[in-house]
Amino acid sequence: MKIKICGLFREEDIAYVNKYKPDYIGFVFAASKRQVTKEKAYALKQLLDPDIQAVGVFVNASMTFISEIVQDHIIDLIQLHGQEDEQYIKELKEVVDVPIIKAMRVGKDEMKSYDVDYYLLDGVRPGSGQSFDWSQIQELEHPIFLAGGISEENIQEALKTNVYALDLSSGVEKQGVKNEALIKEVIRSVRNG
Ligand SMILES: O=C(O)c1ccccc1NCC(=O)[C@H](O)[C@H](O)COP(=O)(O)O
Repeated sequence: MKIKICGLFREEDIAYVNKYKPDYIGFVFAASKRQVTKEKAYALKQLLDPDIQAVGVFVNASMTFISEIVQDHIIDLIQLHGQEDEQYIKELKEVVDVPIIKAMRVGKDEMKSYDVDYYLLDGVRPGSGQSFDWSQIQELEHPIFLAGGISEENIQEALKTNVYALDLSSGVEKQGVKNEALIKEVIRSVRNG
């Protein structure tokens, strides 16, 4: 199973992931305590191990903004975490050529089919550390990132869901910032299966 560590915004965060090597990291460009500017993300991307894929997290962002970030090679995948619909996705695919992850809040969003590469199933408050009932995970037509409240405490249960990837943010933070020991531990758990 793959692992994504989301919401990096400090140079230390990049040093931690370069050391323990998750498959993906996330830069949040939406309003959030973890929000990064394009300039900050560019600087952090220069420090990131090129084997780690960078995902840009957007909420109802302008396509011009997203495509500038893709063109500047700041991100390798786009994560749409708002109310982007089929038409938005169709138009976005005309201006960018990187994989797209469509996030859906389980219990809040309609579970629709989208012409994307991956789905991300999240709790109702993204980035809050709040989980949903994982027994509701269904087989979908695209690989699934599972997000929302995953931490070292429930990662063994999360591994049993057999999704494509686990996505963690709050669960690897202490006092609002990423914690090296927690990142090391969850990546070890995923690598050991
Ligand atoms: O992380 C945020 O602050 C955020 C804000 C707005 C939209 C999406 C956001 N995060 C997206 C993610 O992929 C999170 O990693 C995911 O929701 C899991 O978060 P957590 O429950 O804290 O592990």
